[in-house]
Amino acid sequence: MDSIEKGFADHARVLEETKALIPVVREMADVMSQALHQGHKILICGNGGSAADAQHIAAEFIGRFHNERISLPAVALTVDTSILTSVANDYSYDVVFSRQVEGLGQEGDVLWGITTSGNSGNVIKAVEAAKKKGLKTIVSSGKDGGAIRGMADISLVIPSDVTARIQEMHMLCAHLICEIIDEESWGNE
Ligand SMILES: O=C(CO)[C@@H](O)[C@H](O)[C@H](O)[C@H](O)COP(=O)(O)O
Ligand SMILES: [Zn+2]
Repeated sequence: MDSIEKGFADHARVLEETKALIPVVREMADVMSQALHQGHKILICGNGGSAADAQHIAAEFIGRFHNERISLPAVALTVDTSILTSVANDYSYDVVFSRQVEGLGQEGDVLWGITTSGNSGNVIKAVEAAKKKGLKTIVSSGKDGGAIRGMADISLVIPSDVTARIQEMHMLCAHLICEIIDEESWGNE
């Protein structure tokens, strides 16, 4: 088997095993849907590929996923280079997301942290800051769940040790969550 065939095979195996987490994906969608219907927003963060995922997901909510509906409030905490560089420079890279949670987060909002290892300090601190401010917390992770395991209200721990395979499942689940929320009635709320 070459590396491409192995990649397909591994992806299929992880996909099959991730099906056991469908109830967790549903719970994530329910929590975010409820928060959005109550006028709250979603803050999303992660590093590297997961930063791209955070931006991708925020775009699905603010723009559109498939259906025509109102814009839903979601912010990727990974996009403002002035905030990221000043906070990292003046404080530490570990607080680039938590500082934004402190400034932007309000009780009832949802913080969605994405970290394949569960060990990224800035995502861990974002969850801690969110809990302190009364936000609901959701974490998408993998491997053994890492240091963030058990911290969030809901955790989606993908059963794989391979960062890329975990990220692929994260985005599949994120798209399905966007689809569930997209299909709800949003009227002119
Ligand atoms: O996209 C990839 C690997 O597929 C990388 O950019 C990866 O996201 C980075 O190494 C991240 O820093 C990993 O952080 P985390 O998922 O462990 O929180
Ligand atoms: Zn990647």
